[in-house]
Amino acid sequence: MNNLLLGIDIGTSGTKALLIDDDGRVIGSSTVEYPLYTPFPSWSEQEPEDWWKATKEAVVSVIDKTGVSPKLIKGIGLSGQMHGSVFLDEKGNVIRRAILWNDQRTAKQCDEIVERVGGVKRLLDFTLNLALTGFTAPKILWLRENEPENYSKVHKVLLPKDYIRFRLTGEYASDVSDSSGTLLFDVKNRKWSKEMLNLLEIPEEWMPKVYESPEITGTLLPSVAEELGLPSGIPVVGGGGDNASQAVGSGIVKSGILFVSLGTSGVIFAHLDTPEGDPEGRLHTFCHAVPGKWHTMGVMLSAGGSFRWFRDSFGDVEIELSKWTGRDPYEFLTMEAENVPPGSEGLIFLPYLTGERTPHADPLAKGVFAGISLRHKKPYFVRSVLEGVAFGLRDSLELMKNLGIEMKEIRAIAGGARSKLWRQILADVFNTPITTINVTEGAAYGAALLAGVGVGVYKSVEEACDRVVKVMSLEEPNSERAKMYEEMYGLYRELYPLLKEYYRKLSNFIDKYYSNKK
Ligand SMILES: Nc1ncnc2c1ncn2[C@@H]1O[C@H](COP(=O)(O)OP(=O)(O)O)[C@@H](O)[C@H]1O
Ligand SMILES: O=C(CO)[C@@H](O)[C@H](O)COP(=O)(O)O
Repeated sequence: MNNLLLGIDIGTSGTKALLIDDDGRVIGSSTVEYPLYTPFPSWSEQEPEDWWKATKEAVVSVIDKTGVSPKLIKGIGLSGQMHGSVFLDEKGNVIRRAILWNDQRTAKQCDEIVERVGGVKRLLDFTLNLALTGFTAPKILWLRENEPENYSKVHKVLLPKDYIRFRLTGEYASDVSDSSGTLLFDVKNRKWSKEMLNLLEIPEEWMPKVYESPEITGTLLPSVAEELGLPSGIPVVGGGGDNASQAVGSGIVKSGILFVSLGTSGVIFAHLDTPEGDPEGRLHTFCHAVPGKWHTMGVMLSAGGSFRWFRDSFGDVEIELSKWTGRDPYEFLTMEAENVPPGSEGLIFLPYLTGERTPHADPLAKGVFAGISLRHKKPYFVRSVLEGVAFGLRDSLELMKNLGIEMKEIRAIAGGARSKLWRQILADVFNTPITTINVTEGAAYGAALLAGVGVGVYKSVEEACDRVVKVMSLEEPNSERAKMYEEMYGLYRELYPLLKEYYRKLSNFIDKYYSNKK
């Protein structure tokens, strides 16, 4: 057998370990899930120890399942949910649960950052990005203000996948793509921003050493190797934030091809040759996992997450059916929605279940079904969720169009891309062809390719993608439906401004009666 590469993705729902060979063939994968904690409304936390346990379990299980010889594994690549803060003490122990990318507690700290930095323009000059509640820097300020005892113990701040790197290799290291989402990174020059760290009074020593994504950051510790049944000394490369890694895994390493991701979050992602993204920061501009390149992306917080919420809240019958048939409950839900007329007879869903990032940057926004009538039975609500998410993603696409970003093809990736109906809705709402690719393993696959570049299996990230990523299916837009959706998108766009002030009042009400938050 050929050399093998191991990709590990620390996702929000679980950790995936994936083995590929040097021709990019998937040998096997294993996913282990873990809980997400919401101790107060709008908070979102996970236990880093759960990620570590899941990583070990997933790696052991994929080796077991595939029966491969661990000696063939030549490199390990890491990817993970971005922005989350893992606070470590002097001994490398976790101080408190990690605060995640979709946590909304830091609105006050975001305002404080803008003030300390001297306005939005300077913040954009330093980081190319806005202060958003999900990013890492406001979480550090939140800890300082709300949990001073924990803050006083902090020695290092790591991103989720970098905590796993620390456990695997003993190294404090990160990569440029993931570090870009901290708001402490000089994205243009690919290094920590001394200005930001000084202005926010965060010690630079707290930050890990930063590498380009394919660079080797350390090697597997002998004790860990023994526990996992792997040879010690396997190189671990920088890897990337899950979006940059997914981009590598789906061939988005040059201009003209974008991806739309339907994971828990929803993302529209485009490659950039230069760090010239959205001058107003409504789209993020981050370093790419391709050395010397950048990318821009719009992120909605609850894309697949909205559908999962619907399944978990109203999908009892479908969940039961799936137990009997072995089929996915989402398949039953989408099957019912296929018979609903496009546009769900005017039922519009605002997918802001956990607030929204692009384009509103509003942690207080909430989900809405607008236009319910007696005719709207459950399948209408399913379709409306799929359509509402597509409209939310179209907002990011419009921002990219306005920046003149070339879009010849949009590749659908992540869990929701399994649904042909959802892909067709995207094609119609975007009025652009939507393709799928041969590999559906997403970020873990990209991380494995980055490992391959790092250990010399591939000459470059571009060469790896050319060799392994192939287009599989194509959904063309239907002109009549596209016309109807164009009009409906206009109606969708009208809703948020109508509700913006209301969301503030609602938030005060929720704080008063249902929240115990600090
Ligand atoms: N068969 C399916 N049809 C439609 N949507 C699906 C299907 N399977 C999964 N999904 C969607 O994909 C999401 C999970 O995607 P995934 O890429 O695993 O997300 P993450 O790693 O961000 O949690 C689910 O929340 C759901 O919305
Ligand atoms: O916040 C972002 C990107 O800026 C999210 O994309 C997270 O990185 C996690 O997303 P999932 O892959 O878990 O949906």
